[in-house]
This record gives sequence, C-alpha cells and structure tokens, in this order.
Amino acid sequence: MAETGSGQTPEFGLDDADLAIEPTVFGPSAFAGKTVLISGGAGGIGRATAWLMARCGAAVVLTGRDAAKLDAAVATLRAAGLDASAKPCNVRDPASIAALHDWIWDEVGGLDILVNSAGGQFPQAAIDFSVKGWNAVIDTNLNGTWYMTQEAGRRWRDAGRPGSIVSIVVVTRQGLHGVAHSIAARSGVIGLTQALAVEWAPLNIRINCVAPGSIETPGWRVYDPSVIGAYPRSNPMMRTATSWEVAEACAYLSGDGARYVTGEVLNVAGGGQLWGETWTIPRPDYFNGPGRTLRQKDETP
Ligand SMILES: CCC/C=C/C(=O)SCCNC(=O)CCNC(=O)[C@H](O)C(C)(C)COP(=O)([O-])OP(=O)([O-])OC[C@H]1O[C@@H](n2cnc3c(N)ncnc32)[C@H](O)[C@@H]1OP(=O)([O-])[O-]
Ligand SMILES: NC(=O)C1=CN([C@@H]2O[C@H](COP(=O)(O)OP(=O)(O)OC[C@H]3O[C@@H](n4cnc5c(N)ncnc54)[C@H](OP(=O)(O)O)[C@@H]3O)[C@@H](O)[C@H]2O)C=CC1
Repeated sequence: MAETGSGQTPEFGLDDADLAIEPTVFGPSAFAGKTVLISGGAGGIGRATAWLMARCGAAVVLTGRDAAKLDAAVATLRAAGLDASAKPCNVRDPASIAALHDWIWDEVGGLDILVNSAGGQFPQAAIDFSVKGWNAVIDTNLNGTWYMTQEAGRRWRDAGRPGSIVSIVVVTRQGLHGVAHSIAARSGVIGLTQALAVEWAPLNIRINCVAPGSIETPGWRVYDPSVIGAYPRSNPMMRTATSWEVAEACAYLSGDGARYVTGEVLNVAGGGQLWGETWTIPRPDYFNGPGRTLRQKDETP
C-alpha cells in the first residue's frame, strides 16, 4: 500500500494510490462542471468520494477540522491532475460553516452537491454515556449535518439553483450495537432527510442518505481489534467493504442518475440491514448463551 496524502499509510482502508486507480462504473465526465463539497473530505469515505467525483470531472471542495490533513489530501488530488481545494470548518459551528459557504460562493463559483461525511462516535455501553459524550455525538452527527444542510439549502434557494445532498448515516434498525448515541443521531438525520425531501422539492433540491455497513477506514481506530475481527461476519456477504464502494453509492445518489430519487436511504452494507450483527463493544455474554425454551423460561439464563 502506498503513502496517503497525509503522509501516512492508513491502518485501515484504501490509500490515495488505491483511490487514484480503483475502477468505477461512472464515466470520466459524469460530474463535469459540478462543484461538490464534502465534509469529512480527508477521512476515509469522504476522501474516496472526493477521488471518485474528481476523477469524473468535478471540482471537489474538502472540509473538516484538521487543516493539515485537508491540505495534504488536496495536494495529492492536485498531483493527479484533479480539481481540488479545501477550507477547514467545524460542522458543529454554524459560523464556520457560513464562512466556508461564503468562500465557496465568492471564490469557487457556487455549489452543486453536498456530501455530509463528517461524523463518528465512540463505542460505549449506553448506560455509561456521560452528558458530554452524548452531546458530542449528537452535536457532530445530527446538529452538524443539519447546519451544513441548512446552509447549502439557503444558498441554493437564494441563488435559484438546484442542489443535491447525500448524508452518510449508519444502519439504524438492525444489528449495530454499542453506539446508541449515534443510532439516535442518525435516526434524526434520516427523519430530517425525509421531511426535507418534501419541503425542498419545490426548491429543486434532492436529499438522500447512504447507510454504510462495515467499511474499512481510518475511523475504525476507535474500535478494539477484538471486535473488528468479527466485522466480516456482520452481513450475509461475509466480508467488509471499501470506502470506494460507498463512494460509488454517493456518486449515484447525488448525481443525475438519481434525478427521480429523493428522501431515500441506500444501505451499502452487504445485506447487514437484514442479517448479522456488529458489536462495537465486546458482545455481552448474555447473547452467547443458549437461550431458553418455554419449559426453561423460569430458570435464570
Ligand atoms: C463497522 C462498525 C461501525 C462503524 C461506524 C463508524 O462510523 S466508523 C468511522 C467513524 N469515525 C469516527 O468515529 C471517528 C472517531 N470518533 C470521534 O472522533 C469522537 O467519537 C467524536 C465523534 C465524538 C468526536 O468528539 P470530539 O471531537 O468532541 O472528541 P473528544 O475526544 O473531545 O470527545 C468528547 C467527549 O466524548 C466522550 N468520549 C469520547 N471518546 C470516548 C470514549 N472512547 N469513551 C467514552 N467517552 C468518550 C467524552 O465525554 C469526551 O470528553 P472528555 O471526557 O474527554 O472531556
Ligand atoms: N467506516 C465505517 O464502517 C462506517 C462509517 N460510517 C460513517 O461514515 C462517515 C465517514 O466515516 P469514515 O470515513 O469511516 O470515518 P473517518 O473518521 O475516516 O472520517 C470522518 C471525518 O469526519 C471529520 N469530522 C469529524 N468531526 C468533525 C467536525 N466536528 N467538523 C468537521 N469534520 C469533522 C473528520 O475530520 P477532522 O478530524 O479533520 O475534523 C474525519 O476526517 C461517518 O459519519 C461515519 O460514522 C457509518 C457506518 C460505517
């Protein structure tokens, strides 16, 4: 594996050298003339989405909190001849989002697509969540996604331009355990997306979600190796996936191929939304037991 734009080989997932050559179903001008803003753009899924859309002709704008990480990612994209730029922003901070959009509309020439990939959580049994920890996850994933979405929507409305938004969430209804704060936040994003799909249809703004399953990215650093080892068995395809496989879903939903699609959640989870389980904390012994028949129901498990 080659060096990444950050100058390091990631512990998990594809690096920039991989992303430069991964094959794609999209043509080289599928996003020509489009400007795409990607939050979390120097992270795993965001970075793959940036490479894919830039390779398909887009001008990509990356954002995130870490300026050095963003600059390094942009340098690698530009070295491959692609149109990339970056400006740091904290999605929890509406003022920094407004400044980012001022810059995009004044200096870059406007926006066509927003991909909300900034996000994350820490694994912990919900009963132990601190107020600060809960608020950090809700603020990043629910409030941050909303602030970014609202700012993009207002700018498109004011400019009389159409827009398209894809928000990365998680599979909320089956089998992802130990991140209840994130399930709550992402369920909020899904509800928001469905509400906005209707409210913003008159503005010619489409909005959808992508729900990834087990995707190998640097974000996995917060999980213990003992739980990561089980991730290939978290879905009926019995494998983990790459950030590129999520990027292609983002490209489909945000692009013209999905022009009649809004308010949807596309699971990119190998069927994990139907079968399998993903523990981000050690699986409690309770679930390793044999269970009880009706005859045994009064016995302790
Ligand atoms: C396949 C599996 C599914 C994968 C899904 C993915 O999404 S993978 C990829 C996704 N990528 C990621 O998930 C990226 C990695 N995740 C993160 O960066 C953070 O979880 C974040 C999203 C909350 C950022 O919040 P932040 O910038 O504010 O960071 P901060 O460090 O300052 O924490 C604030 C507070 O949260 C609390 N707290 C934090 N950690 C723990 C813990 N381990 N234990 C307990 N509590 C914890 C604590 O209260 C802390 O404050 P304190 O007590 O220290 O004063
Ligand atoms: N990988 C997986 O298996 C799965 C991932 N997901 C979700 O996909 C999304 C992308 O995750 P992934 O690429 O794997 O993880 P990464 O941790 O690699 O990327 C997340 C990026 O979000 C940015 N970010 C975090 N907080 C903020 C903030 N407050 N403001 C701006 N940027 C922020 C970080 O950049 P910086 O530190 O520079 O701010 C980071 O680069 C996340 O929402 C994640 O939860 C969902 C299901 C599975």
